[in-house]
Amino acid sequence: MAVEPVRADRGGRLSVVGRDRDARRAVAQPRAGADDRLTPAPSIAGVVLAGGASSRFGRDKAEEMYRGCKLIDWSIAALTPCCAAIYVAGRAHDACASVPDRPRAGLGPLGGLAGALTAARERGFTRLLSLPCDTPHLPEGLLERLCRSDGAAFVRACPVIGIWPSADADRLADWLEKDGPRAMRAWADAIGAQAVETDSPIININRTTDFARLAQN
Ligand SMILES: Nc1nc2c(ncn2[C@@H]2O[C@H](COP(=O)(O)OP(=O)(O)OP(=O)(O)O)[C@@H](O)[C@H]2O)c(=O)[nH]1
Repeated sequence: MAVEPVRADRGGRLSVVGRDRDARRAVAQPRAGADDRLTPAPSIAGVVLAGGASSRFGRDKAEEMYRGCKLIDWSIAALTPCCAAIYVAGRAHDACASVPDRPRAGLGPLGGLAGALTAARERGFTRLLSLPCDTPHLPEGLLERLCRSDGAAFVRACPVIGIWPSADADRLADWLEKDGPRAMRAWADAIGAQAVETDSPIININRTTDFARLAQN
């Protein structure tokens, strides 16, 4: 029987139960000092943007196993300590609610963000923390810093990682409907989001060879 790497308990909290004990330990580790740890903020939801074509990777990278867990489940595990609910945009997932892209599929990560912002707003979450499905290791404390920022903020080195006001859901869907730029950075600039710097690099798995870069870090 297949092992489910991420499971939700009755309260909707997720835990990683993959086969690789190191991987379980890695995702269970607090990403900042004990005093910096967050309990999930009731106002913040999370989304894993996971609807891309993986054309450089050559097969569906979100489902790729890395140290006993699917790549997408590393992102879900990273969001879990900070978020009161977690959505997956662009695919179905056993443990998380799936949300459709807005205004339609195929517009890139911003379409997933617009869909998830809409779902978050409808459930009363004021902000949405976004991650791609391909960054299994994040700099320590990065998501906590985003959660502590005011309003909108994004990671300069990887703008798919950010925190966004759900009140902008319709504005973003309109922007995409009217053929606005589809780059996350363009949207971040349009709404005056604060750029957050990182000390260590963020490694995206875009190609199968990128796993070797993770091993070096
Ligand atoms: N929901 C949603 N997510 C997307 C979409 N396009 C890309 N993403 C996600 O956004 C993140 C960054 O995208 P890329 O790294 O370019 O991923 P990709 O488009 O699958 O990869 P390439 O085809 O190689 O460019 C990844 O987590 C993707 O899964 C989309 O149209 N909808």
